[in-house]
Amino acid sequence: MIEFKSVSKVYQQGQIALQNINFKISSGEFVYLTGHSGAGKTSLMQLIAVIERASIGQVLFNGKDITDISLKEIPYLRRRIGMIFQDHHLMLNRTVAENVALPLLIRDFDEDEAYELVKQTLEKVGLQNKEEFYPLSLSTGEQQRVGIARAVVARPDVILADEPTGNLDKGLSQDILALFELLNRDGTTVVMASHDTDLLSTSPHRTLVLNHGHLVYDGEFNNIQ
Ligand SMILES: Nc1ncnc2c1ncn2[C@@H]1O[C@H](COP(=O)(O)OP(=O)(O)OP(=O)(O)O)[C@@H](O)[C@H]1O
Repeated sequence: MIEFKSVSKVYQQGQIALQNINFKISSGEFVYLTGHSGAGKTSLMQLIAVIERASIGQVLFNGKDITDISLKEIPYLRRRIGMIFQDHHLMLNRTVAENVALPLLIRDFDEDEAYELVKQTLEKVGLQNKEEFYPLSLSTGEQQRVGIARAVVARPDVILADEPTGNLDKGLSQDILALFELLNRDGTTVVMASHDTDLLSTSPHRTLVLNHGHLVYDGEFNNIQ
């Protein structure tokens, strides 16, 4: 479902973020992306969501070459992707339910259908009783789960999670990881960038390791030297 063919990314100021990256992720996989700060993890994710474009090579999504897709096509691609970041950017003057409903309302979902999906998704992330709460009255872990609910409410094919547990303690990080695994069991492909190898070791999956923009490992987490 995601394929990089000899992809390099050089930013305008000359910083080389990715060099000759090749890999394939199949539908339904759970893949970790790890490596030191500045290794290129965020850049790689941004190429999948076409937040940035590859300088060389090709990026394929569901078999389609998205390297040079037009600006008009980008919203259709992003509908297939649920993006989760360390900072979830919730709208503080909107309730939990309103925050989660936002991607559906933008897409002109019928209000009843949207409400049903919001309800189901909040149940899945364990926030069924918090629909009418405002983000600031929730704990950090709960806020992150609202961000996850918002990213997955429209049933994306793939979750791109960039350091989703970056500011959470160990227990909460494990809860978030368990939640991704639950979504993955329902068929959603998950790509999760993290440098927290202690966390990843608790639940090993295929792992891509970046080092100064090079893909230096692609295999089982437990076999990383
Ligand atoms: N918008 C940008 N403009 C210029 N250079 C950038 C930009 N984004 C990233 N870089 C550079 O590209 C390289 C890879 O950065 P990237 O953010 O992808 O790494 P990362 O592995 O996600 O790091 P971290 O774990 O610290 O978030 C770094 O040298 C960074 O300075």
